[in-house]
Amino acid sequence: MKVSIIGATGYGGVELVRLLQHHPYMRVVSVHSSSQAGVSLRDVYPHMEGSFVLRDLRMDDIEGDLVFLATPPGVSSEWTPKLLAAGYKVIDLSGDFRLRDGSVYAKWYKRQAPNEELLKQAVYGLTEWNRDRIATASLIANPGCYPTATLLGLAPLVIEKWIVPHRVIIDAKSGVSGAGRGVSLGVHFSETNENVKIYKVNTHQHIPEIEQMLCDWNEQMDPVTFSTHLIPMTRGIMATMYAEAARPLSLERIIELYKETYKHCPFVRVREAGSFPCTKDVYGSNYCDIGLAYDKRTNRITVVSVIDNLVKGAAGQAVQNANVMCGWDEQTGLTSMPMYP
Ligand SMILES: NC(=O)C1=CN([C@@H]2O[C@H](COP(=O)(O)OP(=O)(O)OC[C@H]3O[C@@H](n4cnc5c(N)ncnc54)[C@H](OP(=O)(O)O)[C@@H]3O)[C@@H](O)[C@H]2O)C=CC1
Ligand SMILES: CC(=O)N[C@@H](CCC(=O)OP(=O)(O)O)C(=O)O
Repeated sequence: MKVSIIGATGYGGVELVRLLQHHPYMRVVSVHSSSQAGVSLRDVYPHMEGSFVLRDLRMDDIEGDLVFLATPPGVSSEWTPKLLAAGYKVIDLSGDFRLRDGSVYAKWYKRQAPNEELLKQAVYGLTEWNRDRIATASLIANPGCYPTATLLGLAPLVIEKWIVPHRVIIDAKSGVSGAGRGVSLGVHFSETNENVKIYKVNTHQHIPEIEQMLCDWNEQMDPVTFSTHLIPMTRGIMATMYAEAARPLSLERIIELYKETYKHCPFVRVREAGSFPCTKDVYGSNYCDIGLAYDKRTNRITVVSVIDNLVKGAAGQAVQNANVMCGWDEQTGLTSMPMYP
């Protein structure tokens, strides 16, 4: 399978190049940039192997069978119709096609919604929960980094209705690479080092994405409280979630439910009682590690879910989805262990 990457100079794009370097069935044949065409990718990222020269962003210059769009919202919705019409399969890393209702997209992303037909056509690429539809899709809306950690963490409890459907709280923290390679005041060293910042309080664009999937699983789910924090590290997301049990439970039963639910999901690892994951446990890998606690005094369940935002939260899940689309084992090319420390 020959693939192209648009936005290869960004963090998501270059992570795709890294992961696909050792993929046995996918070969990157063209990498594209809207601002640095003609430049070698090694001049942008000297650590890269290979002899990729960035190509212009023109339909005639794109090659292969499948295109990864690692581009900002708005850019993806502009390119996707042209790519689909030309017969490419498309996996979009941006938020453009994740929300089925265009008016919800317009409200939260504060930009014009993509074409309604494409919103209907796009398949939400949370691989573990959508394999059948991904397998036959032409357009994948790869999930956001925070929603991936959050939804994998909450799914068993929501689907089995083991929690009351209101007052779910999601407290999430991200490393700075989640904001991409572009520089801005909020992400430079003296603003982020030795600092923790809450941002986009009750206005984060991932809120409707999380709620859409939770309501698909259980239509009684209420809006969630979702808070995001920028913390002084490069990669990683930790989402800590608090929900009230619908009836008295035990930690052993909750862990059993998670293990059973994810027994055929090689990238989701559930911890034993008393063990909680940290972001280094998944650094550089496609794993989502989940730890669980239950407090009898409050009847509350705590779920801790960690991912690498650039791998399971972006490029890794995109490759996992491409594997499913092509009928290969979903782990193909993604089996490298996390880096520690
Ligand atoms: N970083 C993360 O952890 C995650 C990111 N995402 C999403 O993935 C997408 C890529 O993110 P990320 O790699 O972090 O972002 P970056 O800012 O690092 O990279 C985005 C790339 O898009 C290209 N680009 C910018 N403007 C245009 C344009 N007008 N036309 C074509 N290409 C353009 C740029 O390349 P050039 O100037 O060379 O064209 C740039 O390198 C975004 O939609 C982001 O929201 C999703 C999950 C996690
Ligand atoms: C740390 C940081 O700034 N993270 C970004 C994640 C952006 C992202 O992935 O955006 P889409 O999923 O909407 O494409 C944020 O919170 O907006």
